[in-house]
Amino acid sequence: MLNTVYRLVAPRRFEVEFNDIDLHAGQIVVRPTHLSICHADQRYYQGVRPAEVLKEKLPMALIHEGLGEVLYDPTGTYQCGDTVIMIPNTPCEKDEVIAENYLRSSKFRASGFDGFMQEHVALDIDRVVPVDDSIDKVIAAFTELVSVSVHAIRRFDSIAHKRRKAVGIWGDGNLGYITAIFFKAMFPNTKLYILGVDQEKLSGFSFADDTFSVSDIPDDLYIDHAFECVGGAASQQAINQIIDHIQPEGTISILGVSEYPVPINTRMVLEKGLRIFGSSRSGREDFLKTVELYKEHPEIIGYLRNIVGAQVEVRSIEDMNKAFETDIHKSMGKTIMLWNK
Ligand SMILES: NC(=O)C1=CN([C@@H]2O[C@H](COP(=O)(O)OP(=O)(O)OC[C@H]3O[C@@H](n4cnc5c(N)ncnc54)[C@H](OP(=O)(O)O)[C@@H]3O)[C@@H](O)[C@H]2O)C=CC1
Ligand SMILES: O=C(CO)[C@H](O)[C@H](O)COP(=O)(O)O
Ligand SMILES: [Zn+2]
Repeated sequence: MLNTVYRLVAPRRFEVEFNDIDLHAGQIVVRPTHLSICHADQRYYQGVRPAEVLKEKLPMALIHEGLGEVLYDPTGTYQCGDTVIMIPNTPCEKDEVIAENYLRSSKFRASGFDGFMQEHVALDIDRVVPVDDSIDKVIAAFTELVSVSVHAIRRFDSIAHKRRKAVGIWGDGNLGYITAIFFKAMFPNTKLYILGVDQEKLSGFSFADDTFSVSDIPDDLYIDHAFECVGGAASQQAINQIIDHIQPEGTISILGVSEYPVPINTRMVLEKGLRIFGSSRSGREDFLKTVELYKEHPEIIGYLRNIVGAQVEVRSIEDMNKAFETDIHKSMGKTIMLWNK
């Protein structure tokens, strides 16, 4: 089946290309309808990754957060028109120790493997999960980002020691907000503190036990464990503040993406015997757990609605640029492309 792919060929430049979808390959074919822009997409769109990386990755269709309608399913699992969330991580092997999103052999949409900015997307049947039509599609569109938080919290639960009186999340943006919502739902008896830079954003964390500006953290604030949801150059300050305010033997989950190595106070990491682990992306199990949590905690959908930002109808390449430029200038929230309109 002839398919249209919209690839980023250079920073800020999308071009139409065509490929063929083999309807006898046993894959499900999805028609994307709601796509959500991630920081990672912006790093390619703005060309802020190193030149050699851009050379290696582009041309490439962007976007790895999205949902769509089933167009064709040779397996008979779904009906035509069913709404499914698309899973960007695409493993080619299984490992009993290493999770699918950490296998170096896995491909990841919009990171060297065409993302969802296509007329249709062909996926293996286990690369989609069903989502109830009762969940607003502009919210379900960024379930991948939510699944990253759920994945990190699940790993925290298996790695961190059992004392969980107080946890700190650094980062008052989308990832910090989503991680905070799900952490509070999964660990309601733990004191949850949010540390960020913008008072207006911090005021949105009404469900947290307290919020602090990173420029004014009380000296006597101590946490048992922490999540870093900042990334970029700012993650150095965030991680080192965590090291200062975490109790010995605490666990630090690092989620922020920084292009260059980040200097951290390793002497104190040793003195406090800290556990530091990285979390990146997510796997099918995390998507299934996320959709399950949507159902178990319907109030979460209400909170997630707070970070739905601009919704941009996309009918042309010009609209694609408009969506990305709008996202760059947003104050906060997720920019959603209403796709295949
Ligand atoms: N591990 C993974 O799989 C994933 C990682 N990410 C990464 O996570 C990071 C955050 O993503 P996202 O939430 O979407 O980005 P946002 O920009 O929405 O959030 C980052 C927030 O951190 C704030 N901030 C800046 N400096 C500090 C500081 N020193 N301490 C605390 N907060 C600070 C920023 O404020 P301000 O804007 O005012 O600077 C901003 O509000 C990015 O690097 C992104 O690439 C995203 C998705 C998945
Ligand atoms: O956003 C993410 C997952 O949701 C990851 O940070 C992103 O996939 C990293 O990819 P790249 O190495 O291409 O920046
Ligand atoms: Zn992402």
